[in-house]
Amino acid sequence: MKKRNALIFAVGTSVFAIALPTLISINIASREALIGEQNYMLATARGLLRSSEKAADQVDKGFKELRALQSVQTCDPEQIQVMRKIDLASAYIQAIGYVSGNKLVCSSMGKDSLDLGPVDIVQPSGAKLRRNVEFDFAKGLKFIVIERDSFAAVIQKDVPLDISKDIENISITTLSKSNPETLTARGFIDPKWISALNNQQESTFIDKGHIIAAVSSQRYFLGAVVATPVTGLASRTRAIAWIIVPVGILAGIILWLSVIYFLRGQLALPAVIKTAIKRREFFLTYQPIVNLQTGDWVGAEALVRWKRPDGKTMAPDIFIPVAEDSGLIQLITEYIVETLSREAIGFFDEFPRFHIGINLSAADLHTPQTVSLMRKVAKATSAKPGSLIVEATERGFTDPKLANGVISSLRADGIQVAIDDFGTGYSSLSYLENLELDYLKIDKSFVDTIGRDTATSNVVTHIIEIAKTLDLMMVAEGVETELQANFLRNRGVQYAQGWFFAKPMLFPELYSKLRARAMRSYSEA
Ligand SMILES: Nc1nc2c(ncn2[C@@H]2O[C@@H]3COP(=O)(O)O[C@H]4[C@@H](O)[C@H](n5cnc6c(=O)[nH]c(N)nc65)O[C@@H]4COP(=O)(O)O[C@H]3[C@H]2O)c(=O)[nH]1
Repeated sequence: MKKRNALIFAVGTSVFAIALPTLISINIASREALIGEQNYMLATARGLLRSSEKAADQVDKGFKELRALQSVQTCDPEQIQVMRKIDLASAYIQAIGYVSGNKLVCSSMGKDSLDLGPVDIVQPSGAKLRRNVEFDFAKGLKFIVIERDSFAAVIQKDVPLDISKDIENISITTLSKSNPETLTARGFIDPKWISALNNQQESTFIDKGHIIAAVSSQRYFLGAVVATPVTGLASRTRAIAWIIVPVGILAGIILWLSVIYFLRGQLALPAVIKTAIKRREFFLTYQPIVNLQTGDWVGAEALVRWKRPDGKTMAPDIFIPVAEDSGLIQLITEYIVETLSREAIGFFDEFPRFHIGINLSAADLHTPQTVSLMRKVAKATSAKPGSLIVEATERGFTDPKLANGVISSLRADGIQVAIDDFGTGYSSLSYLENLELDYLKIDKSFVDTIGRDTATSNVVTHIIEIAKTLDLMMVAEGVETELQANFLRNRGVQYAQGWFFAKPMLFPELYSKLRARAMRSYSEA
């Protein structure tokens, strides 16, 4: 990575790394606050409904006890005595008595007749409700009267709301679901919110700047709705943000420091590569290439390896691009060619039909120095025509004029040319037609799709067709299974390399294995 790009990248990622987690954490904080507020409202509504259901339970129980007194005359002392007991035992019932028309004829308060006024709501269960009854003996207070089978219970309107009397800033209501009318209420409640209970047992939503929770009873025709202004959310968000935002910022800083650490490594890498060249930390491995028809080893690809002084190895996929970007790749190519010249002195005299492939980068293809370098290695290894192959990726041909000059000279010297990682760049048929090539290497990423049902499974077949059209020999890379090998062989691919056949190995191992194979075929002949 170039220094300027790295700096732009560092500044960009720093801003991004701090801002993004901060924004995300603010977003999380406000979402958490909303969820928290909705849960709180729901809990309040449930509590309110529970208290209304308790009142309804006590009324039901009282009515049952009165109905059970069948032998007793209406309003006789024994019945009034039972009414008093029910009244005393209940925290919700203010009075319970006998009704005739709109009058409470007698009750737990005695034999005085009390006027109840007309019925407001008749529930499907048969219960009749009066919502705002006033009595002379309790001026200023309003009561709900529940009537069933000629008995009536009087409940003070605010009693079910008591559970939430300490909660500020919340509007609450209990209601009759059968005919959505408010039974008890405190604060602002939009009657439309009550209809949210239509079919659901519970619901939370936001409307008119309020967070609303509505719950419905399973046992009675009762419901409860509570609402609070959304403005209360800001303080809850702030409280959560105090916890979450610092965590987000910390995560951002850690991310940012990791990016800086990575970049420092990247920026320092060219200097380390230079030192590694001087200290001769690079070495070569050779991966055999097999003839798919005969199984013979026909060649090998030289692959560079870097063993760091700490014993760790670094993959070429990491340091080769850095060497290319920092102008060090030619030093590495030189190093590789020298290593091969040293390791394989006179090699092709012994194995004249074998070939060795060397990877070249774009910069190598753009300088005539590469030609003299290759002549040196050809001489040292006693190369015959076709013994050495240079492998270049599509990026190597971005300046075709320069590259073609070097390629023509190499081919004139009997060195063949392979296009590597074919299909991963921007190659087009017309561009390939204008290059002097001998081999096309099918990239591992396409070989991997063989036998799999992926979007790119057909690409390998198209690449094979292109190679045949251009009359190029093919080498499939990264063959790992028999299925892949059979597929490629059946479609006319001549050569392959991959772990299915052999992994990259050091030169002495390659040499001894080649000798053993030669001996075997000599003795079989
Ligand atoms: N998973 C798997 N991998 C397999 C299999 N068969 C071969 N490979 C790996 O596939 C890569 C093939 O090399 P490449 O396509 O030329 O790709 C090479 C080449 O582009 C570059 N490179 C390696 N050595 C040199 C070099 O000396 N000079 C230059 N300029 N580039 C090199 O680095 C790339 C990566 O090289 P490596 O890490 O050695 O990785 C090698 C090889 O070890 C297999 O069956 N399974």
